[in-house]
Amino acid sequence: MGCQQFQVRLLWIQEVSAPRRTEQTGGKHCNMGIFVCRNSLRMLNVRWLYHRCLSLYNSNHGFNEAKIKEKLAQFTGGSVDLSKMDNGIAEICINNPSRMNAFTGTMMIELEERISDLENWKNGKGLIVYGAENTFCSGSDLNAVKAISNPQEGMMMCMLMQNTLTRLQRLPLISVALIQGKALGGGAELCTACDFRLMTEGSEIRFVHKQMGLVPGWGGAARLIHLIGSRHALKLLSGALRVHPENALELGLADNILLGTEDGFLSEAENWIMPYIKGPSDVSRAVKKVIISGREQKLEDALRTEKEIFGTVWGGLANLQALAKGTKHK
Ligand SMILES: CC[C@@H](C(=O)O)C(=O)SCCNC(=O)CCNC(=O)[C@H](O)C(C)(C)COP(=O)(O)OP(=O)(O)OC[C@H]1O[C@@H](n2cnc3c(N)ncnc32)[C@H](O)[C@@H]1OP(=O)(O)O
Repeated sequence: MGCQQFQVRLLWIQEVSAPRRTEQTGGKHCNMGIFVCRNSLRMLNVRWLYHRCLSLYNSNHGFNEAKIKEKLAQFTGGSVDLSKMDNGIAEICINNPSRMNAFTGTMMIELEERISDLENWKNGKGLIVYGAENTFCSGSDLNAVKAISNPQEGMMMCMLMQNTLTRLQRLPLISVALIQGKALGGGAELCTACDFRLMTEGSEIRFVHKQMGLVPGWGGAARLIHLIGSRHALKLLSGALRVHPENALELGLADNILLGTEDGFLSEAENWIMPYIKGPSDVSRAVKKVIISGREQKLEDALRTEKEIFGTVWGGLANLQALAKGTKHK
């Protein structure tokens, strides 16, 4: 079939690891050409999912990543710090405490770089996102917001952050937002891009956008609806309501309230995530991938993706060891 180059669409570049090979560090082994014609896509057993180099937004959508990063680089301050541990858990710290961990322009750039790093961390199983000095994040740095308040640059920033938070959500790591203090505006949107939310007593999630004459722009509205349903999402957005831990639990927005231990909340969050990331990284990552595809694809496509992911672990080391041990699930 003659193929014309059509618009590059989002497609699943299946990570192909040689049969039964343990996780490789380094680059992906893609088994799929990037440019295929739309017609042949229907023929191919292709899974439409986001791949790192084919973002949600690209030049076809008028998105010029280099240009918006150049503009955002003018707004400095703070940092987004990543640490990766031997137990497969990474931690991202939104670190700008003098401004309640608001995202400066350089921090938006750094967040994208940290997500890229995690996309290539083959041993990764879990991720905890938290804010420095006992508060989560108060959204965009208002100084930066004022400077890019023109529609063109605002939309570019929006597309950059949507790309980044979508990639965060699609990491094959189980992610937790550890919410202490305030998660406001873009900070509330950031926490919805994680799989789970743990809140400390007295903390608050609040979509303040309407009070700013805005609506969420980093994807927080779409994700919130998936998390708590459109009725509750509409209340939180239209009322800019404060969501405290107990209410968040009731809504299904939060998964647990942390009471604090002498080791601190970060250690408590690590203990919380541990049972979900137990075992080999390839199996843990395969579990997250089947959830992503089930959440984002039509049923038939999700079933086919599940089959493909099943094929990467069936007869794998962990599977054979469990069979040899005669694992019982008491
Ligand atoms: C898509 C959404 C996205 C966007 O549109 O780009 C946004 O997120 S817009 C921003 C949304 N966030 C806010 O509007 C939060 C504004 N801040 C506050 O409401 C309050 O600061 C607070 C977070 C509730 C904390 O209040 P409080 O405990 O009283 O502390 P201060 O107000 O004194 O704050 C300390 C210090 O931090 C500065 N700060 C706080 N938030 C931001 C921010 N988002 N951008 C820049 N600076 C921020 C605040 O100005 C104080 O600094 P100083 O005045 O220099 O001490």
